Amino acid sequence: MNPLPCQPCLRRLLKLWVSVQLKGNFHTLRGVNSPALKTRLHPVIGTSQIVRVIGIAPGCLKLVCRRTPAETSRSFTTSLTANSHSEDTGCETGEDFEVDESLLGDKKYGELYTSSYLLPTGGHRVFVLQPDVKWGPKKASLTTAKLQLSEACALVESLPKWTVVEKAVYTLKNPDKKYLYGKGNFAEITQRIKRARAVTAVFVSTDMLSSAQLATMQQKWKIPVYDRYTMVLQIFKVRACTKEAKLQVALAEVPFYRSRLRGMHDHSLDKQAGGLAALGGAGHTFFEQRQRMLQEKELKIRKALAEIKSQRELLRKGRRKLQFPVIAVVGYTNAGKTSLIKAMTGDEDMQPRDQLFATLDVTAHAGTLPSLMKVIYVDTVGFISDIPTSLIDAFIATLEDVLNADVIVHVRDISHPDTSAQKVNVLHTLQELGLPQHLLDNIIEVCNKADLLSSPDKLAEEEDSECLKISATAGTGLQTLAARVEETIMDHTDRSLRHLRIPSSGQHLSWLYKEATVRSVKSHDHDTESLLVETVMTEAAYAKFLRRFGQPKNGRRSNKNQ
Ligand SMILES: Nc1nc2c(ncn2[C@@H]2O[C@H](COP(=O)(O)OP(=O)(O)OP(=O)(O)O)[C@@H](O)[C@H]2O)c(=O)[nH]1
Ligand SMILES: [Mg+2]
Repeated sequence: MNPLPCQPCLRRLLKLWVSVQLKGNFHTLRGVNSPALKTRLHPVIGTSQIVRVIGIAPGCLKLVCRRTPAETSRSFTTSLTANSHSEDTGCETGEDFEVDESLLGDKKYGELYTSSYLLPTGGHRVFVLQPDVKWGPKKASLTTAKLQLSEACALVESLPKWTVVEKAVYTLKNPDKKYLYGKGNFAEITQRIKRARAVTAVFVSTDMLSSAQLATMQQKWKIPVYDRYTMVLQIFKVRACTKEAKLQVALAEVPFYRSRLRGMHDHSLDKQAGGLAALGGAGHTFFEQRQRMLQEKELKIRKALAEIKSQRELLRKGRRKLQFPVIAVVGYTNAGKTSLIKAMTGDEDMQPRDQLFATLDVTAHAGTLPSLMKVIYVDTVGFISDIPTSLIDAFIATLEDVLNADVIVHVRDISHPDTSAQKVNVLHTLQELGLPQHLLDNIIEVCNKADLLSSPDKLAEEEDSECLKISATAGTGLQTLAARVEETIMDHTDRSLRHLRIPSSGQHLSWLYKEATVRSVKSHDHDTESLLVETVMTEAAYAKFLRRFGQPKNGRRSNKNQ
């Protein structure tokens, strides 16, 4: 059997070649198992058969290979990143699925908006407008307008070639107005936009503008206007790597197109026949047709996602069969989730970044706890405040791994000035997602980036909380965390620690190594024919053991992770 590809090695070997190919014709790579491709990949994947090339994006190539011809169901996915490419998408190892490519494109819907609106090639010079809503249901969850504004700027700047040229905070009393602001403020904002240097877009940092507000603002300012929904959508569009994430982005786009369609409809009704003629359609038929098309697209995407869901369920069942406890790592975007998993597993292939929404694909990573228990860490999409739930809804499928986890680790960025509000937002989102109560009650909260804390006040403030202070990058507090995770697994799953006395000859020990976690093996002080084994096993595994070998001399059980 050939070894699994070593990622750094694969990267080194293919860096140049892949980046050259990616700049050329991507489709040449689709000749899977072509002699050229196989020759290039041979140093790393040996004679493994390439089942298919599933993802080719700038800077990223994903393959599914089989290690032996007989291995039909356990194909693996690997990705590599050509770091030399300027627009590195940051794909990571993950499970990917075949889907109908036509669902991922939006050409058909281009007429609903200029194609340069979503992902303009030249980027944007952005005026960031932060409404400061002081009261009412739309009051943002971050504590101060200044912090909200800095998060809004970070959102803009996390897009390639997008820069913030000017920013402003304006108090907003009634967000439902036609122009969002009253006449006086609106005129002042318009002046500021005009005066700012070569502004090409405005980002109004509110969850979602109504189609009427958007239309009137764009008419006045004559440049594209984005809200948090469309901004986050842009970021997701840039970062989505796997087909599943792309499908979810496509699904998240549907409400966007629907609202644009509604806006066009209302606008054309205002202008009567002239507006409709300009759209080249025959009155209502045009809108009905487009609405139908959108509905069909939505149905197809949902169907494709449902198929992926059942494939994911199979993978999950596989994991469950292997009895590996699953630890879902959740938290606000940029809190350090990926860094933590990287530190806990030593997976050099993971790529934490100082970026909002660096991770968009849910990925699973194997790790080992102090008792040698094998576990799976699931890296997830980060949360953010003030985005419409329809955008979160689109990503619920990826978060199903969270709902099915054994333990949840909530990573907080303790160095962030708004860490408490971020915590509230994450817990609220988890509740909205329908996380079962037993998981909500046993969340392990970690305060990451403790190395950045300088103020003793801050330390004192968090001192008496349950929060475990760690630094994923400096590696501090990780052993305590691993012990806490293990304890939670033992307390809240049906795993327990057992002390077994088994014969030193026979199949017992090798069976235990295969089906359970063996913590220690000692020879018995007075009986040379026996071994004393400390093992962590599920009830099901213990029942299997009993069926196969009968009652051991000593089956002492202890729920404590001693
Ligand atoms: N100083 C310091 N920086 C950290 C620590 N943990 C993570 N970081 C940095 O924080 C940034 C974000 O880290 P990620 O691990 O990508 O964060 P994430 O939560 O996975 O982010 P998303 O995937 O975008 O939601 C990176 O630049 C990390 O190097 C830490 O303990 N200390
Ligand atoms: Mg991440």
